[in-house]
Amino acid sequence: MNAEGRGRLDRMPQWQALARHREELGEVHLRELFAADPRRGERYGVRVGDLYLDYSRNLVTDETLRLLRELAEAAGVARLREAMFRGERINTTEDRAVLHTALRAPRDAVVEVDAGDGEGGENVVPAVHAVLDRMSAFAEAVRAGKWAGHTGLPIRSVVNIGIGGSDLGPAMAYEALRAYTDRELDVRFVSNVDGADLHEALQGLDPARTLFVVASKTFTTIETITNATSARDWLLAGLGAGREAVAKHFVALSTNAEAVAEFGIDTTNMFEFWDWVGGRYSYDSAIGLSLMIAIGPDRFREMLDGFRTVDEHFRTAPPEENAPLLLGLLGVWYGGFFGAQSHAVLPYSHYLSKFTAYLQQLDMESNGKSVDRQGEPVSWQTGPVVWGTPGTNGQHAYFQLLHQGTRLIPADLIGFARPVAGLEPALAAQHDLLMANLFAQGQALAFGKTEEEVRAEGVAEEQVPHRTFRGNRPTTTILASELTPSVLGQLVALYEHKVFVQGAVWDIDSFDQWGVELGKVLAKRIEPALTEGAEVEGLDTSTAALVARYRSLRGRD
Ligand SMILES: O=P(O)(O)OC[C@H]1O[C@H](O)[C@H](O)[C@@H](O)[C@@H]1O
Repeated sequence: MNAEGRGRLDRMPQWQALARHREELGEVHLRELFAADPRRGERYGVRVGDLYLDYSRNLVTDETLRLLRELAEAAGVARLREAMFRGERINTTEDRAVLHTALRAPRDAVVEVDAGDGEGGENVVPAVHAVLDRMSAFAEAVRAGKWAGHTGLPIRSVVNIGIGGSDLGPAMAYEALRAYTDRELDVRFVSNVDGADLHEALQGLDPARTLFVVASKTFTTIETITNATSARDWLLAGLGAGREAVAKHFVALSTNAEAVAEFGIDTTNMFEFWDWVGGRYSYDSAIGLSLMIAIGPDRFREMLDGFRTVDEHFRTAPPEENAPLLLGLLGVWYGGFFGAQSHAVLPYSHYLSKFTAYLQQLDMESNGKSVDRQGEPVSWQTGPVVWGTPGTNGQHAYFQLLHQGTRLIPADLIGFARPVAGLEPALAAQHDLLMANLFAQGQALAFGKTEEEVRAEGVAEEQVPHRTFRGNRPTTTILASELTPSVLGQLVALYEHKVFVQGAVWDIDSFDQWGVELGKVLAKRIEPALTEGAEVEGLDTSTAALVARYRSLRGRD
């Protein structure tokens, strides 16, 4: 038994019941499941906010769903969910609360964070709104051209410098909400320590009119600090000014005031957040400042309302209608009992071109773990490889494998009833064709095309196997009215809580990320070997040979 009062997943009777059920189901085909229940398409649907989820094309029956819900109950998903919302320190390996849901709590809400001293915690909501208000005032000033740079000219370009959670969220949402952005403002994102990233981002920018937003929870991330230092050099050289110019051109988004001050950014130009916000859960905190400058505070708050709609649903909807619970359990089912290694997220929206990349961090950094909360190795699959690109592009690239390959790859198809507002009528008219593709793909993946159907088309016998589609490839369709700020918030919160549910069932800590540390430490050790030819103790022969070859190619040896 662990702290949640549950046993190991693989020994739970509910898990074993699912294993038996999986055997009984055998190779059942979605064609049979649909034939057996003429109402399946409507019955297997759930609504949350403006989102409608059709999960009928999953390899599940009423019995499967019942057993999965029983597993969730026995695994203590609801208990852990309450502990999260209540501010308990459920991130045990870092001894932190997990309170990103407080970032979208209404002004009058009370959310107390567990201070870890056994005393009642502090209500974090006033601080959340104080920062949101400061961000709003700053964003308005920049948008209105009232925030002047060192030479008195108004800011017209914003460069967000951050990586991981300090980049992917705001960059994804900026793309997603392009239609809502102020087109007069040029907003760019730099993340990679490859100098080419900053080099390209600075092209055509006027230092006198450029604002750098340095986003880093820890303010120690080497990529971000390196890029921010280079950006500062570029700014000061361009302006021909001294350090005093930094104040008007640099703001920081961080939890670490000391490091911000040390970098030379005035902490009055720092927007704060807290250690109970994980990096990959942070874009609705101060980390969203560049986005807020682009779309304006009102739209940003609409987005937060969207998040909150799904938070409330997740907390209160009964298990049968609980969308994040359902999505999470479907993934548990495929990973645990079908050996599915990956999960495709395929948004039929050009604006969601960075959505899957964002979800990669959210999902894979959260649930890419192989020991349980007690530190024992798991014997069950945890987080899948998450991948995908917008439809219809993927159809002309890798969908061949989805349709006829040997692997089972569950996929989410995400689409919108209306095109984004503001498209020229002729371009908006293309929307039906886009959505026809989404619906067609879900249909083809589920039902395929039988040999008989292929033969009936007069196809030569030797061609029949090549043209047959086995089908039975599961998809969940998420259909929303339109990609608005609120709907984006709803979508992100849906996936946040899906990831939570899976981590809870798998009994892993979804909120730490120790797996990224080793590479960082080694890179720091190896760098002097590249630059100065320094001896690095204990280098393996492969790395040593590569380092030597690198130095010789650079003409350093
Ligand atoms: O915001 P920062 O402290 O700069 O961290 C940026 C990113 O780097 C780390 O390596 C973590 O793996 C991420 O979770 C984090 O989002």
